[in-house]
Amino acid sequence: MDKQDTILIVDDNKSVLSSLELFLKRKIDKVITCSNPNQIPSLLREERIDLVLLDMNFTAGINSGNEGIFWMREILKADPQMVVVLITAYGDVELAVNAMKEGATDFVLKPWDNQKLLATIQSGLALRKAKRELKEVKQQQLQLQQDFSSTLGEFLGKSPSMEAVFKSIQKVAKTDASILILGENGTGKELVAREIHRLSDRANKIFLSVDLGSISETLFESELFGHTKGAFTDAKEDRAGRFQTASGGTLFLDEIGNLSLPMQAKLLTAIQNREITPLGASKPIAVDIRLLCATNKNIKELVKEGSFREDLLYRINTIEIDLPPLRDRGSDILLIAKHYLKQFADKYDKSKLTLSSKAAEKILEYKWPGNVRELKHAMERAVIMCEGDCLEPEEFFSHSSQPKIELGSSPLSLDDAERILIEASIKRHKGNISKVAKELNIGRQTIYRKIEKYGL
Ligand SMILES: Nc1ncnc2c1ncn2[C@@H]1O[C@H](COP(=O)(O)OP(=O)(O)OP(=O)(O)O)[C@@H](O)[C@H]1O
Repeated sequence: MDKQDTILIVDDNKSVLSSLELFLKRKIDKVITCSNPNQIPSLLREERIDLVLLDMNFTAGINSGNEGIFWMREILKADPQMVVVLITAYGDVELAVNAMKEGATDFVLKPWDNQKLLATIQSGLALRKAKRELKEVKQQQLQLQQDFSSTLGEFLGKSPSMEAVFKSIQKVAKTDASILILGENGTGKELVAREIHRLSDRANKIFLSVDLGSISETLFESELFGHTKGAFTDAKEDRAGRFQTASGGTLFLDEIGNLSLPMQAKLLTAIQNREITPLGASKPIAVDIRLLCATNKNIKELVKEGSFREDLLYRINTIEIDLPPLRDRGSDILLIAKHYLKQFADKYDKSKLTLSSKAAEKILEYKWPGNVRELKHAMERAVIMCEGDCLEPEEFFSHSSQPKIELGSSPLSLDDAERILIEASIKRHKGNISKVAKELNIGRQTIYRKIEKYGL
């Protein structure tokens, strides 16, 4: 059910209070009045108030405005997200402006104009709604993230190169330094980012992962920095961008090497100033984020070519963590393979499954171009397909010999058509999965699943 808007009006002048109530009762769902500010704390506890319309001066004869400021601070202490609109006499404008610096949302001058007052209250209520939604989204994200972390499982590796990675993570986690994580597709870059966040002082705050490779040029600003209602045709209401949602926590920008130069310029401004301006907004908003970025590209090469800004690179790579490809991790390959064998054997009720020594040999020899992601999917597929108690090499390495089918030859199943489209797109984009995902308008993870399914 939609929540009703509730406002609280606090003024010790009873005639002001009743005329405000009379007018606003017809326009707002619920209006509560109070002439004694000492009741504010209990009203805030008992009612679900969205906005407080607060008089600046309470005690007759004293016009310092300090009473209003005092109560405004108390309200914001009890609920930092509360929208407080001050109601004040002409002479108090400077005071009201100072109060706004302390957290009041707006002020209205006495004698007030009913329509202006209503407009102020309505935009205050819209702000309250946006603040509440943002808080809810953050809570949901936190919950999802906790659920995700508990299912994420272990980050495995005993090889010297992975030991060095774990050591770097330990060293940098507690700092707020920007980290650039480098490595081929599927080497575990997101896992590194999540691990840094988990070990950081922001662990109880949000971790927000953004796949920059799948955000189009036109949506880039509104996705990252948000927009106000009406900023463009489809902007039906205010929306917070990823930077604002991640504020207080960690923002992980994946595939940063795929950004165009104009997008890089916009990102640089946000990172440099630690503030963003939503599309259509007039004022910037400060954001407090720990920035982690990742790419599978050779970013220094991109800088040399002129397709990645050097100043942006310096902002994001205070520290670099380089993940080695799986093929260079020696016996880690088997360690990870056995880990996933057990995990999927349990999942699919085949707990007796073992790995034959031939299969282990082949797994060690193979180059795993899709790295850990490919190995993990290969184990899952093998566990599902295996009919005996022992996994043999055929279960891993025979699936890619699917017959070649071309569009136009018949008959053609939906799966065949899908496979041909994905294969062609991968070729067209020279293996850049983000571009494939964008072109076919499906998520990157789905593309990876299809690649596995069709053995591409
Ligand atoms: N060392 C590891 N131990 C166990 N599982 C791992 C390890 N590294 C990666 N994985 C698993 O492999 C999969 C891919 O990892 P992840 O998404 O972190 O890679 P990535 O480098 O960010 O990929 P991409 O470049 O495509 O964004 C995940 O399911 C992850 O849990």
